[in-house]
Amino acid sequence: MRIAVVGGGYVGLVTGACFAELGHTVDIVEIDAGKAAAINAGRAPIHERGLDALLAKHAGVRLRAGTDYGPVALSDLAFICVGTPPAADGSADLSMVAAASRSIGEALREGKGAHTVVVKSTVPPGTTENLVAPTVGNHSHRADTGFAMNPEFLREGRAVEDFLHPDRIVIGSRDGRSGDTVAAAYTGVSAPVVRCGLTAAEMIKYASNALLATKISFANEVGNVCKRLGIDVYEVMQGVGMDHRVSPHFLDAGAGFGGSCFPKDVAALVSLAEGLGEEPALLRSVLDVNDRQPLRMVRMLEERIGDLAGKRVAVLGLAFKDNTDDIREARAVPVIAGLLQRGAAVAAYDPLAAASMRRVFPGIDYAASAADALRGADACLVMTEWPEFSTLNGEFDLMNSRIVIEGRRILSCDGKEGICW
Ligand SMILES: NC(=O)c1ccc[n+]([C@@H]2O[C@H](COP(=O)([O-])OP(=O)(O)OC[C@H]3O[C@@H](n4cnc5c(N)ncnc54)[C@H](O)[C@@H]3O)[C@@H](O)[C@H]2O)c1
Ligand SMILES: O=c1ccn([C@@H]2O[C@H](COP(=O)(O)OP(=O)(O)O[C@H]3O[C@H](CO)[C@@H](O)[C@H](O)[C@H]3O)[C@@H](O)[C@H]2O)c(=O)[nH]1
Repeated sequence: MRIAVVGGGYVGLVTGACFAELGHTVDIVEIDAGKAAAINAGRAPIHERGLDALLAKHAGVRLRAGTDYGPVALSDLAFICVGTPPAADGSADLSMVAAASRSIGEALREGKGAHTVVVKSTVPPGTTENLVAPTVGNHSHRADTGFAMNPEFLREGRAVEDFLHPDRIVIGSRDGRSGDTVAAAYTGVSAPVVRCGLTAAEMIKYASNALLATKISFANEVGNVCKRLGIDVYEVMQGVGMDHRVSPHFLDAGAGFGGSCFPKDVAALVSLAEGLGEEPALLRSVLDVNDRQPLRMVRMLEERIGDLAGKRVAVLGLAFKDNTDDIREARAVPVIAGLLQRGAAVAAYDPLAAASMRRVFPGIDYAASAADALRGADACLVMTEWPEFSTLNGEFDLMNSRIVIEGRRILSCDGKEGICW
């Protein structure tokens, strides 16, 4: 098949590279010429395990990138993978989806044969039907284009693996042919396929993220109570998660959820519900709990060592999770801001994300290793579940005092004077 992917960011690039791996000819259309050039040169603009190998194999062979929408006219399927960031009121900003739809429509004027436009971006229910389809149609002047909605469930840091081995593939369509064409593109991926309408597919994505975020905030709220009672919430959630109706995943308490998806998508669902006259009390609380969680760590530290002014605090982990250099909504951001506000000196370390965080906090110390960050520190906060932190032990002896607050349960060292959920 010939596939066009519009937007070559986390989702678009992984989608394009994986479809090339499945044997398709893929053109990525990306407005950022620098990103397109990097992709063509086989250099991934993002850090994602397995992606470099796929680019080395397919870039310039079955995978090409450019700024021109021309390849859309030659494609069987065009996947929209542009961003849907939060607007000021929390709703999803669909301006990039609208712009991509206009450009796809214009490109399809030249197209021959059947085309299917597939929305992969996370969009509120109704967007494919009410925004994408009419915009494409108005600009293509064609009535024979099919539309589908195929939400993406990949996790950053494990994106290639998740794309090629998903739990399920959701395909929403309003005509059978479009859905069948999307399903055919996934030939070679072994996963159950859920076929449904366009709006249901859009809602499946929001509901999935909202439920996962709810599990985390639930674990955090229970964890906060457990802490007061001296109970280990990880032991509790292990017992809870053994019930197959619950599942053991996404019950890790700590600093809360970050990233480009959970905070934005829960906020968008809240905004959608409010717009429909509903009271999304549960979802609002999911965000509330999450906003408070990182600052609890700063307060715990104050309770433990008193005034933070002039104290040196090591922050281990800046990325929003392990195996990524992405710091969008990273829990380290409010924590570092809180520490600086209280006059602390911050020594930060992350295996991949220091360069990104330097743009947010240019004035703090960035250490070359965890040991360097810990040397001479009065306390340490662990903000990211990087596996390399799990083997730290003697490094904590470099601190003035071994006071460690774990925002992620990752350390395995003995005798730390640790505080964790
Ligand atoms: N990042 C994730 O883990 C993830 C997972 C599942 C779903 N999603 C959803 O997928 C969508 C994309 O997310 P992302 O993280 O890949 O975003 P991103 O910002 O990394 O990538 C979007 C890309 O689209 C490009 N772009 C914007 N407008 C364009 C246009 N008109 N034509 C061509 N290119 C254009 C941008 O330059 C950028 O490179 C969002 O809706 C997001 O919610 C993201
Ligand atoms: O038990 C847990 C699990 C995760 N987290 C945190 O939650 C955030 C998100 O983690 P994760 O879901 O692994 O990363 P994302 O890459 O943001 O992936 C989520 O968001 C994507 C974008 O929509 C979806 O495609 C994925 O299915 C969904 O897991 C991170 O800050 C984690 O530290 C916890 O605090 N506790």
